[in-house]
Amino acid sequence: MARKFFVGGNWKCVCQHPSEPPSSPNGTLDEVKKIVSILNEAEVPPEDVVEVVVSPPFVFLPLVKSLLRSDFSVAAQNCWVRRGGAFTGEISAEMLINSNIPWVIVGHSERRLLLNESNEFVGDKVAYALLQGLKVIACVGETLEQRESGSTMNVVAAQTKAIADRVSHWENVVLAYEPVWAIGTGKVATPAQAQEVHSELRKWLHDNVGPEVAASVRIIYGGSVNGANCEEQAAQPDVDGFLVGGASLKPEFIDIIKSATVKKK
Ligand SMILES: O=C(CO)COP(=O)(O)O
Repeated sequence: MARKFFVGGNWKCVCQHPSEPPSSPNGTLDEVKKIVSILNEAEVPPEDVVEVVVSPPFVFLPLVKSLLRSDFSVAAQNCWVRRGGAFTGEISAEMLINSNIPWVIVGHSERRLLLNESNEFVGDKVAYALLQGLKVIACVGETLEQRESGSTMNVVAAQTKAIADRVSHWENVVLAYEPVWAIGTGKVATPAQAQEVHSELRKWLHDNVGPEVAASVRIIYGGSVNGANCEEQAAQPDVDGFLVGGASLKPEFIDIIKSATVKKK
């Protein structure tokens, strides 16, 4: 079964279009509207070739959802780990579902490292979000230190295991391999490095979850993806798309979406 190419745009906590002169520290409604209108006008491959999901900060989610073209979808950047309640500052999976937000990013390294989210916590969150009916972009990836000590596969396998231990249906999971050393650094993993981890992850899924899940789960790459390097990455057999940070706020995001057609060649 062919895996549909997936391109996610993670706007993080920055929403200013880089072509604009610096104004507010972290983006304004006007800038968000401008980014959406650029996306809306872009010519991209059809929905059966590429799935596009953008992930603005929470406060902009309803606006982006209401303005965005119907062939693109939206994701939250996080949700609470369990049922909502007295958890100041958190947004629950139920609230996202109730607001018709279909996707959520879980386990991004910025949350794992800066907010101390453990593998188990991330696994719990993936499981709860899926149970509520959300589709999940689950992130895994090693630090530079872990790569240099040769433990890349151990790290990403442990992160994936914590998810696999808690999840029995994978149809609504996209796995994002995001090496921490490549995020926001301009240091992109080589296509061979990305392919190596993706194929090892698929093998891990094959051996520990099952052959059907291994064959059907999309494993996307994230870490300094841009308009110039996306085609070569997309050509790798186990790279099923991208999770894009910085470049998702630039016009080159359209080129990244178009790299889906590399799979068709
Ligand atoms: O963290 C990322 C996407 O989630 C990647 O960020 P950059 O594309 O800015 O390196």
